[in-house]
Order: sequence, then structure tokens, then C-alpha cells
Amino acid sequence: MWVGVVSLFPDMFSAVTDHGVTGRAVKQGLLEVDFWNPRDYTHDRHRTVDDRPYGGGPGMLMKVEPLRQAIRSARAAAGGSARVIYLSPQGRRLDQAGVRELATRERLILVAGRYEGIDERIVEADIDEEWSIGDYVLSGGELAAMTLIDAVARLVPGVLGHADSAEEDSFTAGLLDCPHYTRPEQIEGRRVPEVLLGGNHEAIRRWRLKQALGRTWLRRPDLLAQCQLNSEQQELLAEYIRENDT
Ligand SMILES: NC(=O)c1ccc(NC2CCCC2)nc1
Repeated sequence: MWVGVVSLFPDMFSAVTDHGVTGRAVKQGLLEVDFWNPRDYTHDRHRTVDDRPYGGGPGMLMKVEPLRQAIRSARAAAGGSARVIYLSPQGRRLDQAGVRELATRERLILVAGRYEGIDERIVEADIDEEWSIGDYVLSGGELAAMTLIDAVARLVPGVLGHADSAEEDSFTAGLLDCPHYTRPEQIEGRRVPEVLLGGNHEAIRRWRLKQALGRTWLRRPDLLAQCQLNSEQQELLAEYIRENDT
């Protein structure tokens, strides 16, 4: 997967390009991230990238021309087949379904805003889709862009070797994760559930599924309402509720 990033702070992205699963994906050529900095498209002595808002008010906006040129250069490099995404609280709320949709695209260009944002006419003329990682305001779009890159990259075939973590399977898609345990067997009197210490893989699968269903029921009934539970899942959830309905 190829991602073009338009940002005034490209160095921030080392968090995804130089570390962990995504860093290895870059090394393996499964993920490529290229950068376009609007500051490189300025022509004044101070390399100005911000501008004052019409109508007054606090703060600045990103200056139009450098941003437009950076986006257009990124589009040209993508060969015209990329979706240009702007990250902002005004965008479509990102969830795993949205991540799956975005992961089907070969090429994405992510535009990270700074200051108070960008001129609306750029949103209209140069942005294809606006996305939000949540209902909160950040100082820049970079962290939102990196969040999106990480979530989408994990769905690129080969990025999540089984060694990393069990890839999302149909059993638990749409549910919260089950509890996880590792050594030691006991921490201050708290023990690992016995089923996980045995070798009965079917019992372990059922236990994990039951815990995922139960935790979703307890913490995120809204997610559960969207799940079509099969008969096994309905049975396990009923069992969990019987055992946990305080
Ligand atoms: N929730 C989000 O995805 C999000 C994205 C960008 C942002 N801030 C940027 C947007 C314009 C200037 C700073 N804040 C929040």
C-alpha cells in the first residue's frame, strides 16, 4: 500500500515508519509512505505557510497556495488514482468497518492540517473524503493520519504475520477483545484461568469467544446490537450473562 502524506511536520511520521509492525512493513516494501511539505512550495523569504482568516477571529489557517501545490504534487506522484483524505473532527467517524473500506484502496493521500485548519474551497476542490478519528480536537492532523495509517496497514496482506498477533477472524469481528494472560501463572494471588493452562484448544477457543461476547455485552452493548450472533455465540453469551448478571 502506498500512502502520500501532506504535512508541515513529516518527521512526526517516524512513529509509524520507523517502529513496530508498520516500521517492518515499510522495510519489507508492504507499505510505502511519501511526504509533501507545503513549506517546500513557498516562495517568500519567510517561507510563510499560514494566513489570516477572513472575518477575523483567533488563530490562522494554512495558506492556500503552498497547500494546494503540495496536494497536487502528491496527486501527480500517485498517478491520479489516489483518494485524497483530509483528517478533521468534521469528517466521517473512523471505525474498523471504515478501516476495511480504506484498506481496499491501493493509494491514499492524507492531508494533515495545522493551525485552525484549511480553506473550505480546498476541501471542495482538492479533498475527496474527510475522516475523523474521534470527537476531539487535536493540534494537527498528523496524529490522526498516523492512526489511520497504522489501522489500515494492519489489514495489508503480510503485514500482520501470525507471529505478531492472531489476525482478526470472523468469530470476533465486531466484538471487544478477550482477556489475555502471559507468564507468570500467578501475580499477587491472581491466577491465569485454568482453561488457558491446559491444552484443550477447542475449550480455549470457546472460552475466548465467550469472554469477547461477555465483555462486549457489559461494556459496549451498542456494538453487540450490530452483531449477527450464530447459535454458538448466542449460547455462550447466554451462559456468560447467567454467570455475570449482577
Ligand atoms: N478527530 C480528528 O480526527 C482530528 C483531526 C484533525 C484535528 N486537528 C487539525 C485539523 C485542522 C487543524 C488541526 N483534530 C482532530
